[in-house]
Amino acid sequence: RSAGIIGAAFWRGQSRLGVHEGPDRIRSSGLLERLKQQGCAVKDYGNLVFDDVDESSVGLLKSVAAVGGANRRLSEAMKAVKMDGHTAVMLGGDHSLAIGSIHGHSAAVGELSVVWVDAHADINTPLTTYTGNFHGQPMSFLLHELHSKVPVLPNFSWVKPCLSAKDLVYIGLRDVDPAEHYILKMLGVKVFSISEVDRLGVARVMEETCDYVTTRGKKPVHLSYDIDAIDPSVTPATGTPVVGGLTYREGVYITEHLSQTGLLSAVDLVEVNPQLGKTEADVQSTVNTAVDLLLGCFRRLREGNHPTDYT
Ligand SMILES: N[C@@H](CCCCC(O)O)C(=O)O
Ligand SMILES: [Mn+2]
Ligand SMILES: [Mn+2]
Ligand SMILES: [Mn+2]
Repeated sequence: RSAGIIGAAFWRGQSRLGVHEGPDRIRSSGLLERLKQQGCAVKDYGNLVFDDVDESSVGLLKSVAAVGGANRRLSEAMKAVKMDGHTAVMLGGDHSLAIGSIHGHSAAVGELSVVWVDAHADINTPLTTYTGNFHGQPMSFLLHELHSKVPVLPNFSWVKPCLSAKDLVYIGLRDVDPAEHYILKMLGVKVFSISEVDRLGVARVMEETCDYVTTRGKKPVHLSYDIDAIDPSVTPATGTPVVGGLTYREGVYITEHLSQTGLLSAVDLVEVNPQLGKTEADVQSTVNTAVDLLLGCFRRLREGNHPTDYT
């Protein structure tokens, strides 16, 4: 296994300063070293350099051209990392980056499935958003079924929808806007909200998720992990915390389970905002959890691990 790391130090999909510090903070907590220690080859592609574009709004929509431009750059980088044969790791940055991440992944592998772990659905369209923040809208640019609902926007013409609603699964939802809820119901998207996690338990949720995404054939899986899926008591340093989240153990179980399928082809780890921890301990808890989630994506098991060259 090999990991290709892309840093996307981008924050203009939302308005709370600091989320652009996520990539370097996650690196400085030892992600690359620990991946190597567990037998994973690692190539760090560094942090993307984003062109300066005007950050003007279009109506309610904030920093439209900047978000479009950054995601175009990320899409190109993601495709290159996948063409190099790595499992891609995109370190955010805010969740608007899923546009470029999933678009670029699909450009390399074609059809894929998306497992979206998040307190939020991030499926507002530019016309249903009430905040204008693009981190609440990425899914609307990616789904074929919402293509006709997305207006033409500056620096977004390069985006071609690349995902079908039937190939999308949500885990952890607990703060969904009415318009998003309508869209999820209308499209029949598979959702394991926190209520389902409570009812079924995380093991059953993961069994059903994996059955669901492999029913129509085994496609590469794109895991888009918003750190705010985890309970804020564990990961407080994030922009849109919501009480009643996944435990640390449930969060790691999700990545352990997906890793064992052998289908994991790319993972986003977004919305870590080091400036939003009240204490350094808050920040460290958030970042350590992010690192542990990513290690789980690369076959780390809590039971223990040993080098494959042992007998
Ligand atoms: N649904 C809200 C909150 C979005 C939260 C984004 C996060 O999940 O990346 C909005 O549209 O602004
Ligand atoms: Mn999100
Ligand atoms: Mn979220
Ligand atoms: Mn189309």
